[in-house]
Amino acid sequence: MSTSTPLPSEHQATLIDGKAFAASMRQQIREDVLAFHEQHGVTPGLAVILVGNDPASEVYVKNKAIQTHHAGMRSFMHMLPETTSEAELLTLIERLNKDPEIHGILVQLPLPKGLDARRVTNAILPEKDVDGLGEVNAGRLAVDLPGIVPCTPLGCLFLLRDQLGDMKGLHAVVIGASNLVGKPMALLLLAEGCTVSIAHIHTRDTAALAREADILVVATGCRELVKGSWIKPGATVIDVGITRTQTESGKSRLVGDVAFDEAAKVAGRITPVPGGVGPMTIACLLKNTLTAAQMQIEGKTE
Ligand SMILES: NC(=O)C1=CN([C@@H]2O[C@H](COP(=O)(O)OP(=O)(O)OC[C@H]3O[C@@H](n4cnc5c(N)ncnc54)[C@H](OP(=O)(O)O)[C@@H]3O)[C@@H](O)[C@H]2O)C=CC1
Ligand SMILES: Nc1nc(=O)c2c([nH]1)NC[C@@H]1CN(c3ccc(C(=O)N[C@@H](CCC(=O)O)C(=O)O)cc3)C=[N+]21
Ligand SMILES: [Mg+2]
Repeated sequence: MSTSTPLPSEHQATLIDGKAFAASMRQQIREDVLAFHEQHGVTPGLAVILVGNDPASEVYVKNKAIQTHHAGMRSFMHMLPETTSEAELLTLIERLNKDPEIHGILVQLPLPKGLDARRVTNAILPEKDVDGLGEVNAGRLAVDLPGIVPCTPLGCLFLLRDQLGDMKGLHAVVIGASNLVGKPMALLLLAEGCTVSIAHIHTRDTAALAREADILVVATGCRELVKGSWIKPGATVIDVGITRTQTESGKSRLVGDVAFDEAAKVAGRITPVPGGVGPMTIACLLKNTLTAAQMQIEGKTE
């Protein structure tokens, strides 16, 4: 797997094709949704709430709706104005919690100023919390109980299992410690048997720590933070970061948290941006929605 011998200058890392992996996941989910419908007469339903009109979020939320339909599920979009009060948002969540046609609820983050993301996320019933961000699901992950796992780290885990199989004893370094990505990612890798380090804004020498990683997951939102020189030869690199930038010709382009071209000369395997983790996040959201519906209808797992 990872070696410390220098690589030949023409070395090029294997591309981890998240887009293709996600497409095959969605196909399987579609089949499972149809089987579930046949058995119970129920179509899984996902409610997505977007507060305010951030154009990037709007595109992303619409993408989710389209893919939800393709997977044979129902999607309910709630686009609320920037001026929505916390009380109004909580009232909507209460209504969706009680609605038997809704099996999953997601509130797009970040929320506009004045809305407390923690209070809002916790208002979602744990069995409908398909983002896995509420205290019940987050706590379950921390103590190794079954629950709903956040979509992005779950997607990264599926890619890593597919690429590496058994990860026991590998050193995994996660850069970024958010509740959405970094922290749950570190817990999942720990559960796989990795030795896990977490770097964040106060870490003294993140580059030196990264160079020790057999598995490097980067989720900071700092574009091209990780240089080729930060990567151990042969390591597996998962780039979660997404920054939207303009090219000189004025076109919009996505850039990751890893300087891709130089990293690909050193890493053994690497995810691209776009086409890596992003599509996996949506596929895992669909998977979590189906699982939530199965748990609510079949009453299994607890
Ligand atoms: N592909 C996908 O599906 C998804 C992509 N994303 C993307 O991933 C990135 C991270 O998202 P998210 O976790 O929500 O972001 P947050 O801003 O919530 O968290 C970023 C984390 O990285 C840390 N950090 C920031 N800069 C540095 C640095 N220079 N060195 C080390 N650590 C640093 C922060 O530390 P501190 O808090 O101490 O400042 C924090 O722990 C973003 O680009 C986002 O767009 C997010 C979700 C899904
Ligand atoms: N409650 C909540 N849950 C989230 O999971 C959540 C969130 N809020 N807020 C924002 C971040 C970001 N995020 C992305 C998911 C998919 C792509 C995605 O599909 N990316 C494609 C490209 C998309 C494009 O071209 O714009 C790719 O990387 O190939 C991107 C970003 C989920 N997030
Ligand atoms: Mg998520």
